[in-house]
Amino acid sequence: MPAVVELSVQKKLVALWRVAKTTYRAAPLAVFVKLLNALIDAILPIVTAYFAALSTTALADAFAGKAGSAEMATTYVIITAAIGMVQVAWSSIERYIAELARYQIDAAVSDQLHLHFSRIEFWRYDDKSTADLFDKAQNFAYFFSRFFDTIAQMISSIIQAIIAMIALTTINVWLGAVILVAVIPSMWVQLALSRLSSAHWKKNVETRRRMSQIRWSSFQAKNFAELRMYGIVSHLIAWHARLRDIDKKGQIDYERKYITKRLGAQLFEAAAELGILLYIVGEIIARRQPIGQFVYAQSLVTRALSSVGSLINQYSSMDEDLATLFDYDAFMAIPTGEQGRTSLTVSPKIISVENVWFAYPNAEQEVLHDISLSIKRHQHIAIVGENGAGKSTLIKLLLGLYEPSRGAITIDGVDLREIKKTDWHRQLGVLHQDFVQYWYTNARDNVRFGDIDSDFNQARYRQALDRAEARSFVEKLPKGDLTNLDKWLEHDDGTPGVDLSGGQWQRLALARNFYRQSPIVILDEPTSAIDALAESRIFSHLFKDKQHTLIMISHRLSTIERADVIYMMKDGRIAESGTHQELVALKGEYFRMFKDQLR
Ligand SMILES: Nc1ncnc2c1ncn2[C@@H]1O[C@H](COP(=O)(O)OP(=O)(O)OP(=O)(O)O)[C@@H](O)[C@H]1O
Repeated sequence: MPAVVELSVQKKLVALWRVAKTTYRAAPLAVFVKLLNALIDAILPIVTAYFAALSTTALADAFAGKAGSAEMATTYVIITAAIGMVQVAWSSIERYIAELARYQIDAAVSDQLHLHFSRIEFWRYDDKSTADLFDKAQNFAYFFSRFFDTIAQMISSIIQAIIAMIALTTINVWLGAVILVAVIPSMWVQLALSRLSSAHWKKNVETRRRMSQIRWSSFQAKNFAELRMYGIVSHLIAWHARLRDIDKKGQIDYERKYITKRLGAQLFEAAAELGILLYIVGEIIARRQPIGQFVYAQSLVTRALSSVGSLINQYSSMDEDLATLFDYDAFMAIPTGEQGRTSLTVSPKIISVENVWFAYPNAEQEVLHDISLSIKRHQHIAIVGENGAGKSTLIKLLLGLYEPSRGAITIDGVDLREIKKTDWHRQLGVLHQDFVQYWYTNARDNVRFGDIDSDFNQARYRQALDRAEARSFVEKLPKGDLTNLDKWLEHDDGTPGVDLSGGQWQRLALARNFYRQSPIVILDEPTSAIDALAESRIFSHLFKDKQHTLIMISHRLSTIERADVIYMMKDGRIAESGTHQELVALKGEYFRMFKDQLR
């Protein structure tokens, strides 16, 4: 269950101030225009009502035959119309600027967010709480500009309410006070409802999360065939409906329980409005106020009541958003990764793993125990062992994604922690088991992304495709290597994209790695989905190439027979090491695994 954030009024005000500051940095003109708009929105309708009142009074005088009143009435009507036109002209300018501002704010906030995510320490990408925080912060960034709009509306409502009440006070000092008292019950009802619904929202975070997981991950065209074959569709629909009921019906129940209270509060407001209007009518009949004052007072009362009502609605609707603002802040406060200071410009002569122990953050048990090994330039080494032996973890440490709990990894004698990560990663070409599939683009991009900083090199590209055994299938795609790699992604001329098989994706990922031409190649199960003949050709090329240092994990022992050194890992330790022949002669763990695989 996630922690429930309860925000005090003070915290909310701080949060609002932060939103204003961030927005101002992203789009200063927009902030100015929004504030001006809030002011204009608040003042112009009241000024219009004022002139409408003067027109009415002048008209009544003209009707009674008072000299000069007809001219006055005409002048007031023209002024009222002119104000209306100014209002219309302003609203179309404001609309354009608001759109532009929304675009600028959203772009700036989400770019900042992604930039920050690309600078935090690597281990955090594997950390659930960081990933959760990133999701929430992304969510917030998505709604950021809408959020600022709400703040601007709140400012406008406050100004409207204040001006309307001051104007009422000029008619009679007590009228403003009557309005203030009249809105108290509505305020109470709305705030109580918003507290209840906010508590309900927080209580059901997991319910909503599961509901959206069912919707987005299961109710998809590509999954429906399997769901139907297992006969699981109606079960999932019913499950989704139950979760929806918990979430939505709860909210509706609160609304139902408050119907009478809300009605009571509205009747109270209506009674106050009626009281004020009767008072004005009495004053007009007694000739203490001009006839147009009725129009003016009615407009002021309506405005004061409605702006206080919308202010409360806006304030309570921001509860959830304000809570996510703190998540956004918490995410942006995650420190950026230590990069190390020592430069590395040439390919290293020796990588040494020296008595390395390692436990994952927040895990008690160590998964690597006293590992020592060294890898010389252009050497080919293989790491083998059962599932969970610690092979991929060792690779993660070699990449610098995690730091050893004890011991050190050194590059030509310099601790990896001291070396600039970007320099180190430039030396490496890594293919993970769960590599990235850039399915929203074509095969050429999937390979080219191996070295995006250099100009595209056709010869290098062809060679990479050949070595990864990918060329023939890529050439057969409907639009060759420019075919979209997702069947739902249509080309401009209507040609559909294509879905690739698991093995084809793996070949493209290998090609990306080869295209990089990095001095050190690290491959974690690179051919697990590739058929045996292609696999054998790929490995034969890999081991023939003596220009690269090669570090490879493979479960198929026949593929790594030609490695210079094989490290056999068991329970986080190196159990055996040597060449294939030496390990077979040893008749230990490696030999047993090899024999089993030959059967
Ligand atoms: N991110 C993680 N957080 C915590 N524990 C992890 C994490 N990744 C792996 N482990 C644990 O570390 C141990 C070693 O896992 P690792 O992935 O290194 O094994 P492996 O030898 O590569 O296995 P396989 O052959 O299945 O890929 C396992 O017990 C695993 O549960």
